[in-house]
Amino acid sequence: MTINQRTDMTNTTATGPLPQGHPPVAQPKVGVLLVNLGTPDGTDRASMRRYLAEFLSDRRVIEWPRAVWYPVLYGIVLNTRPKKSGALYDKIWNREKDESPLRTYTRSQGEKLAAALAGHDNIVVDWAMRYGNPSIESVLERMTKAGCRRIVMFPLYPQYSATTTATVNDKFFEALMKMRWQPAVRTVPAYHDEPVYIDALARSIEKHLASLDFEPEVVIASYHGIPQSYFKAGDPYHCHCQKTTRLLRERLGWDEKKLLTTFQSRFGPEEWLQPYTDKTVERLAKEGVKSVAVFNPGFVADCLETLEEIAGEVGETFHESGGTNFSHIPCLNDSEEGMAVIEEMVRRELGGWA
Ligand SMILES: C=CC1=C(C)c2cc3[nH]c(cc4nc(cc5[nH]c(cc1n2)c(C)c5CCC(=O)O)C(CCC(=O)O)=C4C)c(C)c3C=C
Ligand SMILES: [Fe+2]
Ligand SMILES: [Fe+2]
Repeated sequence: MTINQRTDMTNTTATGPLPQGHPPVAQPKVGVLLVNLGTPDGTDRASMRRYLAEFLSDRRVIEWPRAVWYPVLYGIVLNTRPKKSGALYDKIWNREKDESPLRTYTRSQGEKLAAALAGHDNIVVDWAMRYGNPSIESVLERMTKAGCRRIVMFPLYPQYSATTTATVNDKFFEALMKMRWQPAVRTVPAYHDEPVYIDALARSIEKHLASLDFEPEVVIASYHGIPQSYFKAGDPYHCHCQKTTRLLRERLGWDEKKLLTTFQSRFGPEEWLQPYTDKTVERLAKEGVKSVAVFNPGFVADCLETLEEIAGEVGETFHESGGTNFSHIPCLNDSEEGMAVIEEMVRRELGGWA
């Protein structure tokens, strides 16, 4: 769906009426395109396979040589994972809208941003996914047809990684490569240390903790992992995550024992960034920690990795290892705090354009 889209055409140019047979020209507008990771269209095997095939064929995500990776991907992963992952998506699926929570939240973020920018009548806000639907290419086409001659594209990842931010940028520029009349573009950078983001996280954590009937002894900032080898090759993601947690500690007045950094969602046999979230929670419970809260600063919206893996599996691990109270703190999603971050980052990049 396109938000705030106005397709009104003009029949004049700066020098007068359009000549006979001239292609229609839309009123010039500024587009804002929010892009998140992506999600399957359904939890059935075919939808899951299509989604995982696109995701896991991305060279930014799996850097192994294709001659080594494709036999594993097509011979093993795509024959086993679609069923397994489909069952996990089933647990968190938004049945009312028949879509994953990630898509529901991304749409809502787009709608709320459009409402916040409604004072500018030449701004079009839309949203897309790096993998699956709606694709970046299809939305970009719709935006340029609506007259967007300038586009701010926002990869929705607070911490930069080649596996996320860069691949969104790649896909966006790949779509631009096919266009005869390209818009001028800007991309929103990572914002892991922006005061508005740190403050939003702090406020949402404080709000959530105030609603609990226990006080966690330890709070864990759990980020999606990446392979260690990508970090060693120069991906700044690990440093961005560490900085977010440090700034948050300072903002909340907590020490290093109260707020930990961990990494979740390992995939494949390689070593990933450590410490791992599941192992940390297990260790804490075994050491006698009874109450823990976990939040996911690197995820702009709740999704499989936060709702199923953390709120579900990691919570179970904590209880099975002897813990008593476990709480998952929701992502910023489309909350007031979350929208304040998205809006400020977008307004900054719109400078001089709107
Ligand atoms: C080598 C594989 C993967 C890397 C590297 C990776 C990095 C990475 N991913 C996110 C955010 C999300 N990942 C999500 C799902 C997901 N991730 C991988 C693999 C890698 N991710 C897979 C195979 C999946 C699919 C689910 C599954 O089968 O387990 C999601 C959730 C999408 C949803 O619809 O809910 C998000 C979000 C980040 C931030 C990141 C690196 C920094
Ligand atoms: Fe992932
Ligand atoms: Fe680092």
